[in-house]
Amino acid sequence: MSARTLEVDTLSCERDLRELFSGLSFRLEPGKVLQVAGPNGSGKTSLLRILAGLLPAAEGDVRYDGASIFSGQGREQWRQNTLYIGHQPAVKAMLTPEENLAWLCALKQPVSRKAIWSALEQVGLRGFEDVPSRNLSAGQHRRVALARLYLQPLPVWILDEPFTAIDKSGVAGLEQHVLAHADAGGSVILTTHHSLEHLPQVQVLDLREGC
Ligand SMILES: Nc1ncnc2c1ncn2[C@@H]1O[C@H](COP(=O)(O)OP(=O)(O)OP(=O)(O)O)[C@@H](O)[C@H]1O
Repeated sequence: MSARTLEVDTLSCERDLRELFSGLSFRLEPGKVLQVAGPNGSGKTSLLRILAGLLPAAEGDVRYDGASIFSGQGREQWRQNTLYIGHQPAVKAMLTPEENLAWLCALKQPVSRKAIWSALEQVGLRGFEDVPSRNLSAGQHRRVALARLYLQPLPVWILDEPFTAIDKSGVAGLEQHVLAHADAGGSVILTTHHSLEHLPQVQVLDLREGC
């Protein structure tokens, strides 16, 4: 379950011919949590989407365990090792939380109904397993997406604004879960505008300053 070293090497990102960042380099060792910070529009989501393989980099490379995540075996290994939860919860309104999690997880590895119910309980959704997700609140939608953190034991988590719409006790529980994941040797890269009260050792990458 332990992650391997991630190396971001002189990475640049452009959107609509506008440079968001360039020459971005940093390392993330196993067991570490990295918070990507910066003002609105500075490129936090874009960086996470590059890492998730959803957006091409303009220049530079990213290596996981020494292999580029942009091609060949390295890309496949990275895909198998990462869990990306984007800014939008990706929860389908017509499906129940259980159905949503079943298909979201099946993209990597199928999980049992029992495991899904247990994960939903962990995120405070006991009793909502089989209601249509369109009947859930914004915070409950987010909780369905975040239940994957309790279901898929992948070493690297990439989380874009995971605490949006989550109440205070929910945020505290999720921070503890992130901490436990890091303590077990996992790595976490996240963006958030919240202050992380339970993650004292978090590394911060400020996109205003580069790294
Ligand atoms: N699909 C897109 N096409 C073109 N430009 C985009 C697209 N998505 C975002 N951008 C632009 O890229 C820039 C960075 O956006 P990004 O979402 O990465 O910033 P962010 O730091 O995550 O912002 P926020 O804190 O508001 O979430 C913004 O100026 C935005 O307008």
